[in-house]
Amino acid sequence: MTNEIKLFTPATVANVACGFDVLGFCLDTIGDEMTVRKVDKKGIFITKSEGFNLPTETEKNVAGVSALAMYEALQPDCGFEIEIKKNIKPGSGIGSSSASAVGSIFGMNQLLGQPLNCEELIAYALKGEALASGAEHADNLAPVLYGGFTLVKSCNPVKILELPTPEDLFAVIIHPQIEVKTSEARNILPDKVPLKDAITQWCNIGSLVHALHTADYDLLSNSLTDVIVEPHRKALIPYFDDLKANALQNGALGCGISGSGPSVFALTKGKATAKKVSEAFDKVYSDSGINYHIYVSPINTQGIKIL
Ligand SMILES: Nc1ncnc2c1ncn2[C@@H]1O[C@H](COP(=O)(O)OP(=O)(O)O)[C@@H](O)[C@H]1O
Ligand SMILES: N[C@@H](CCOP(=O)(O)O)C(=O)O
Repeated sequence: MTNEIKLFTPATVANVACGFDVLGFCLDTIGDEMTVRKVDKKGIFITKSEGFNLPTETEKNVAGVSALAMYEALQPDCGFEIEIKKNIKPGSGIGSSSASAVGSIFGMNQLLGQPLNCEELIAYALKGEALASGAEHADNLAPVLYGGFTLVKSCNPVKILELPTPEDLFAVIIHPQIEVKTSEARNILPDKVPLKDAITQWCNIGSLVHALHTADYDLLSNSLTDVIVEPHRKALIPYFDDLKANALQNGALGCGISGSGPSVFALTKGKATAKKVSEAFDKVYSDSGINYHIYVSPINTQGIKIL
């Protein structure tokens, strides 16, 4: 059996407008690379972290925290080294933390002969995600592992539903190079929600799930609205209203905050419209002095990949 595994750990879009903490989908064109290695010395060791200045102490890196939770539960007679090559900027809103939280334990599970199923793995990944965001939510973890669209039915016990991905769907992401910590973006949210907003939101999430099952792009477009979280968080994102208006004017099915921001996502039917929307995003930021990246990506239906 091999002692080393190399992985592509993809970025994700959590929440998908109306599905705060429950919905997410997986991106294809951006992600980190990780190597997980079985070693004789017992313990979890982060031996390399490239790309961004992240801690290599096991307890301070989400990859280490999720790995440690799994390691302590399984107590294998070996240790693991973890190398992380980060392409997803921390605090991006496209699942920088979740890519690492899932990557380490997916790799360990493979090297141990796959003793755990996906939902069991998510239970350990939640421990890593909690280090970054201060809360256990799996909406950005599940798409890394399963690919496509996922719905988190519950975190305790972990229950994940895989949703279908309509064939022509593309995502466009604009990522202003500022950091919004998920923990901070959660702290600004209210504890209570007006009933009329709750009704709108659960109508939207129900119809969005139906739209994915029936590949109904009009219904999908009609459901991609967030009346609960976006009004509070959009202030963290420069020119959010302009980005959204431009995306919708140029044919996007919907547009909203990706994860906890600052990235903004749009979904489109087809690649040509995705290109138009990426140009529309570009127009908003091009003279603003803000550094940014734009990604056009098909929905990644496979999720994490062994390289
Ligand atoms: N392996 C890691 N990958 C990304 N962020 C990490 C990692 N380990 C610790 N962190 C910390 O987690 C925070 C980033 O997570 P978060 O705010 O959720 O960003 P994102 O929305 O991009 O996932 C930062 O404070 C970062 O230092
Ligand atoms: N539901 C969470 C999702 C955070 O996703 P991330 O990609 O920003 O880590 C939230 O919105 O707080």
